[in-house]
Amino acid sequence: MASSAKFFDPPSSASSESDCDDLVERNGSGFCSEAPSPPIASPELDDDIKSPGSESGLGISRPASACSLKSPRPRKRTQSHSQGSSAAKLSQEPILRTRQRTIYTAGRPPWYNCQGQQIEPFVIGICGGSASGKTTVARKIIEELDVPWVTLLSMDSFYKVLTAEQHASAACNEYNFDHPDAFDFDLLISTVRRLKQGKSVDVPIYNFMTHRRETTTKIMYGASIIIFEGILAFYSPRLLEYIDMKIFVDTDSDIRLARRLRRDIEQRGRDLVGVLQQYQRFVKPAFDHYIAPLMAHADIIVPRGGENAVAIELVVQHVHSQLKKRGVKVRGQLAQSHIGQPIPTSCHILPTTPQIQGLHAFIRNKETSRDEFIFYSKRLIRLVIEYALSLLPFHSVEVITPQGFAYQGKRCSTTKICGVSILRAGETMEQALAEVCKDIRIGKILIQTNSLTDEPELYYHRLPKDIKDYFVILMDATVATGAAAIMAIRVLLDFDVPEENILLASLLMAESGIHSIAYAFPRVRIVTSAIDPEINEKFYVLPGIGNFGDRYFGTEPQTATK
Ligand SMILES: Nc1ncnc2c1ncn2[C@@H]1O[C@H](COP(=O)(O)OP(=O)(O)O)[C@@H](O)[C@H]1O
Ligand SMILES: Nc1ccn([C@@H]2O[C@H](COP(=O)(O)O)[C@@H](O)[C@H]2O)c(=O)n1
Repeated sequence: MASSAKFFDPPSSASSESDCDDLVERNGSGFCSEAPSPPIASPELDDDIKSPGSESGLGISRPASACSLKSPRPRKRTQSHSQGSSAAKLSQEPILRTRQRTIYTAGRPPWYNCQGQQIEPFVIGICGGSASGKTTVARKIIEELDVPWVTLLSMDSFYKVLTAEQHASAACNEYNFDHPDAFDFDLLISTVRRLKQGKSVDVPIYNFMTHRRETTTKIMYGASIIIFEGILAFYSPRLLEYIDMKIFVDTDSDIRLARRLRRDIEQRGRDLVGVLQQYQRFVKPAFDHYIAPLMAHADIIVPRGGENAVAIELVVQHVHSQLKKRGVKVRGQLAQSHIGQPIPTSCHILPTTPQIQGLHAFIRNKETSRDEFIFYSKRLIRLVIEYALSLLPFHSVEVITPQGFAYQGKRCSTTKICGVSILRAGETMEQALAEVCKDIRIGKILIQTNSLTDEPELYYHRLPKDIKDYFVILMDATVATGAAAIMAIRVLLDFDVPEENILLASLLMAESGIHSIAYAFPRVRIVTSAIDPEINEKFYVLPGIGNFGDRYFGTEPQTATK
């Protein structure tokens, strides 16, 4: 882990064990939420799931829900927070704030290709002395980039947990927070690795006043660009492997000391003598010995930090060109692929009985009134959900009937079943699932099509924190190209749900959508009551059902001809 030659090794106050276990301190809520925010600065974890059939769990009334979310881009980012650090002060203005949540209004375009495989985020590392302006440079880059999916991760979040003795030293400025041993590099590296893989991470929140991690953590998920900053950002060779662009902020030591004095006294609860003492004893020697040599790793050295507009513009131009290279067009390709192939074995179709055909005749008929549409849809949804549940693992049980006879039956082998609806149409299936699975947990994923690009965009997701331990019934009323379903499955995989534990349930699916999903995720099981052969140039299923959500929620445009 060490870097360059050591002529003098400033003493460490830390033990070298990893403190991974401390990460189990979590937000008390059973749910994580977040917005795709930019990241996702995850909105607060709050109330439990809404009961199915009620208003959207987003707290937005149904008819307006989907479209009302489209509006100007926010400057929202996910950040790893350190209390008292300037990272915490980055802009937090949400565009749309409901009673309890923040919803980001810029959707995240696909971050994977047609095979469902991740396109790696671009990682920018910012290294430099304490108070050199690392956070300020990061913030300026974020502002200039003006793309919503940027995560700012601070090394401060990975300070080790101190023993009582170390706390006593820290209280009298005698603990060396500038030595590499002060950081939990194992946790830091695994966090950056997961972010680079597009996975969700739980990041500690550090408090500079108490020298402790807060009891809550911050979920970060969904970034096309990750900015990672810290005094020893380039210290670990393992970490360097994940960094695509290395920036060193080079600010004069007098200026750094002046800024640090002011910041630590104003924001970190320190006094003048203590800051100077800590600086002399630890900060300066560590800079000279560990941090300054790391400049050799830098691709770009930014003199003076945040005020260096030219350097920041150069960085931004490069990142924009990288993003352009990584951009993907998914839906168009999905619509064209796999035509004429046999239905994959992962797809399970309800038997085509007269009863099912009868229900389809009602809901596909354009003359069917809304009341009847809801009534017959609910009946069909119930059958699809029951069928999906029949694919879960079961084991044999024997029970004794009231007549005293033994009966050999089956019992579902798992009680950990979670429903996740793709908003808005998938929400119509929640009630049926809740009726057959008592106390089931329900998550939500809001995906909308960008009308300019025709690509699906992720706007919001709210999933149980431990969703990786569940069988997930993913619900959407209809599937055309499969673009939204693939995005939703990608989100579940990013939250570590095993692919074989995902069951996609839908009333009606286009053949090409089934192929695309099965090709990208062969272990996801698909359940539907009917398969339609075609999709048109607008990506509607043919013969189809119309816009299921509009018909169910009564939001059809008067001139609709779908
Ligand atoms: N160019 C600048 N001019 C004046 N103050 C600055 C400048 N850049 C940063 N600061 C202030 O210096 C302190 C440290 O800056 P910050 O960007 O948080 O540094 P770092 O992340 O390297 O510790 C903050 O209080 C910040 O407001
Ligand atoms: N409990 C702590 C932890 C760290 N420090 C100092 O913070 C500096 C790193 O943060 P920057 O925002 O300045 O990069 C580092 O130099 C530590 O000395 C602290 O004082 N107390």
